[in-house]
Amino acid sequence: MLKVLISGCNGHMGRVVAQVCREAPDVEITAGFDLLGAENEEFPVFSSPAEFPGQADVLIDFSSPAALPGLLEFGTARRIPLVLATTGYSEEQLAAVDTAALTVPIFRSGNMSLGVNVLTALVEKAAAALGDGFDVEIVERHHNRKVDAPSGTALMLAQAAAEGLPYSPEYVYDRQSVRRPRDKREIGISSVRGGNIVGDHEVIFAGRDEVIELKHSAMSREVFASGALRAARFLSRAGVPGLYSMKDLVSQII
Ligand SMILES: NC(=O)C1=CN([C@@H]2O[C@H](COP(=O)(O)OP(=O)(O)OC[C@H]3O[C@@H](n4cnc5c(N)ncnc54)[C@H](OP(=O)(O)O)[C@@H]3O)[C@@H](O)[C@H]2O)C=CC1
Ligand SMILES: O=C(O)C1=N[C@H](C(=O)O)C[C@H](O)C1
Repeated sequence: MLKVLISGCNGHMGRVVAQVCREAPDVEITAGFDLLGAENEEFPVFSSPAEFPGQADVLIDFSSPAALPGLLEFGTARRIPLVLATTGYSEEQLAAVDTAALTVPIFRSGNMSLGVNVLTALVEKAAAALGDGFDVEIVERHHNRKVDAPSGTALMLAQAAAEGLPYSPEYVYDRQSVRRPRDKREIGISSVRGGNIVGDHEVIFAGRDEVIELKHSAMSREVFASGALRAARFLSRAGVPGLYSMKDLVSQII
């Protein structure tokens, strides 16, 4: 049995992760963490990882960047691998994740769905094939509760395009403040927030007289939760410290 801890277990994603774990015959939920720790009929919920007295095989986190220091301390001290799916980390927090990954296996991705990770590979290929003849723009759409912008996925897609392009691009988030024609070396990133949109990402390659659009739409949160559980199984098998991403997982699947 894979013994899983769920961080952010009372949230929208945490609840779907618990459901996906419940349906998996090889998985057992050991405990949950959330700001409001509470007894839950199925597993104990602690208000911080430090309060958890037991052991587990892996932790899956969909919560908030504010939870990161406690999770890294917990993972490194107890040698529990971490699947970090939360988005909106600062540069300093990303550096702290890199450091912790020297001690414990960590899997981090701004999007745990298989589809977006295939899209990421396609974007890199398209950018390399189209070169500097096409302008790259990214549009992401999410529900009205989302705190961070741009989305973690939009940043992943921008990075994938940058890896394919023959130049080092500058990301432009706010065209209102840019009073000049579009520079060739820009990647524009636009965010839309509304209703209960689960998550849409569109990468537009606009050239002279032709436009290519690559798009992914998530229809439910299950795609992220299932991907996170797949990452958790991968991490528990990996055994050695390191920073892993969907690239490592997708390369095993496709
Ligand atoms: N990588 C991926 O594939 C995906 C990533 N995400 C990311 O996951 C995160 C959570 O999303 P979502 O479930 O929609 O958000 P929710 O707000 O619904 O859930 C977050 C949960 O985490 C709790 N929480 C907040 N701060 C802390 C903390 N410091 N310690 C422990 N728990 C905390 C919240 O408690 P309270 O409500 O009391 O504040 C809440 O229960 C976001 O960063 C989102 O971008 C989402 C979907 C897919
Ligand atoms: O907050 C969300 O909901 C989502 N966040 C992730 C992101 O920031 O890209 C992934 C997904 O699109 C849903």
